[in-house]
Amino acid sequence: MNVLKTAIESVLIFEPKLFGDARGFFMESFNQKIFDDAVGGHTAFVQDNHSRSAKGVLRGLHFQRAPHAQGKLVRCAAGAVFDVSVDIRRDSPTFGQWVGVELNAENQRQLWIPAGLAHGFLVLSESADFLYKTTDYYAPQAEGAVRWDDPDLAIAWPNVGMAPLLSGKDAAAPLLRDAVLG
Ligand SMILES: Cc1cn([C@H]2C[C@H](O)[C@@H](COP(=O)(O)OP(=O)(O)O[C@H]3O[C@@H](C)C(=O)[C@@H](O)[C@H]3O)O2)c(=O)[nH]c1=O
Repeated sequence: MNVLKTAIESVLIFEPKLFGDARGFFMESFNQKIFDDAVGGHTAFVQDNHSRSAKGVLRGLHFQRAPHAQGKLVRCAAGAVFDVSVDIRRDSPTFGQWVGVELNAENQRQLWIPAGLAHGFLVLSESADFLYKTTDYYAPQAEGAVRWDDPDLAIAWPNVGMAPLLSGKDAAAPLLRDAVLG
């Protein structure tokens, strides 16, 4: 497993080792010891999620407020997505900065998004199966969202030749300054 740092401290890219042979490939998609060593301490996950989306779907930018904030280890098992993490921690030196990385079935890359950051992704392939582990349970009463196209964030979403397909919740999401500072 190769671990890469990003522009936001504590947001990490994991590149699992794929063992290919005539049958296909094998990889360890999660190893608790390797993960804990990489993030610097034991991290327990309590929920696994799986969503499937069509091309052009954009889910995000989502977060759960404390004390229900979720760390997320995300990957794209089939297809390809542009995955984004945004630092919305008001006291962070990288507040308002974002990291974007393509996760896909070929590279099987994963992104670690610590609790307190917002997360979203745009589907690049005809369909994408998105799997992730979370460090706390789903708490709808604590859910927050930030607009995908917040001009203060200026996230460089790839052009997939269509307007993003958003849920009603995401289409109505506030700007970061209203979501977090307001
Ligand atoms: C996230 C989630 C949703 N649900 C339900 C609520 C709803 O009826 C249905 C769809 O929920 P949503 O529209 O919120 O799903 P989605 O838009 O995929 O939400 C996810 O987006 C990505 C970007 C994230 O970062 C995740 O944390 C999560 O917020 O699934 C659960 O039961 N458990 C969960 O953990």
